[in-house]
Amino acid sequence: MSIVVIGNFDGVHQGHQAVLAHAAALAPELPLVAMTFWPHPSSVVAPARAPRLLTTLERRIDLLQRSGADRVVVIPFTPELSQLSPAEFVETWLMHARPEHVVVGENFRFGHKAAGDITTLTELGRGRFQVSADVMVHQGGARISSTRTRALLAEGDVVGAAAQLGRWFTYEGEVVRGHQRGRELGFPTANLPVPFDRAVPADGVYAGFLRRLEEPTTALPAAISVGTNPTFDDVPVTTVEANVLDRDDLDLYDIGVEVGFVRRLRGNTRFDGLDQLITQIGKDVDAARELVGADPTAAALLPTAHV
Ligand SMILES: Cc1cc2nc3c(=O)[nH]c(=O)nc-3n(C[C@H](O)[C@H](O)[C@H](O)COP(=O)(O)O)c2cc1C
Ligand SMILES: Nc1ncnc2c1ncn2[C@@H]1O[C@H](COP(=O)(O)OP(=O)(O)O)[C@@H](O)[C@H]1O
Repeated sequence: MSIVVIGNFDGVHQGHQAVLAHAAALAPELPLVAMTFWPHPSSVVAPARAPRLLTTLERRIDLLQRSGADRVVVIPFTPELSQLSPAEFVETWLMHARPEHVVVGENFRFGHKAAGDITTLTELGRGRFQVSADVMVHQGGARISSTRTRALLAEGDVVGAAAQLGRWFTYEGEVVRGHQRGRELGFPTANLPVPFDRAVPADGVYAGFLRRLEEPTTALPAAISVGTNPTFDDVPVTTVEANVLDRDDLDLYDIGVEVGFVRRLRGNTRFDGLDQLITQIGKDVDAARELVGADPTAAALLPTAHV
């Protein structure tokens, strides 16, 4: 038998973490199974409304495990899966985990055309498993949600996003080669292109950190630019570029890294000349050093969540 939680869990924010904690506490002796959908259901049933995701699937699995899941089941969200009725979904997927108890968020919907809700799930479980709906975790009157976290990021409010997530928002990927201009400007930057389906903070300049995925305990302080480098007539692809402060000895090409966003410094602007850009980046680097130079992931910088 097991305890099962089901959801998209994009971002594994504090609301999701509360659902997992509640589920784990119901029967600490039973394994906790987290079932999650990939890709995001909207990208299959309503691609135009598909959200930009807060993490990769790998990171989601990792965060679910850190939040208490003993096993993560990734349900491939295919057009066929979207056709399953609530009852078929329960028989095809849920019963495999041999649930004794299923915990979902209070707004949980499932099955073809989102026909199933908590009442449906409770009826389908009668005599087999119990169902609990967790109330939404709130913060300062607003619900903690993946949608709200994405909206805060879109405003550049990385502190607000961190308060939702309970950790810094980070963007991860593999460092690619850019135009090799950064080193000429005196500020080499590790470049991460951003595909259309991934969330990043609004275009602008941020103080934060860079971590190699291979070496997760070392966070190097960084000044970060998000945008399309408006000073140059590049093909406008949004890129996250991180200059690790006061280092010129790094080789990060083709390496998996995550870039964390701690404070927004300013918007991204088009400068008329390179000198102006260089002067401004110098000021950004000074501001970043002041904010995150000593310890970029210091607990004192992380907003305390009032949940
Ligand atoms: C802290 C920081 C702030 C930046 N601000 C701007 C900016 O306001 N406008 C802009 O066009 N580019 C800005 N950039 C991006 C530079 O244009 C970019 O890093 C440079 O062109 C190097 O590109 P490359 O990595 O492709 O060689 C900034 C970069 C950093 C590290
Ligand atoms: N302090 C640093 N911060 C970021 N990258 C650095 C740093 N020092 C050296 N590098 C290396 O230099 C590369 C960036 O140099 P840059 O001239 O901006 O080239 P590119 O245009 O290819 O990004 C990074 O990908 C990394 O391998």
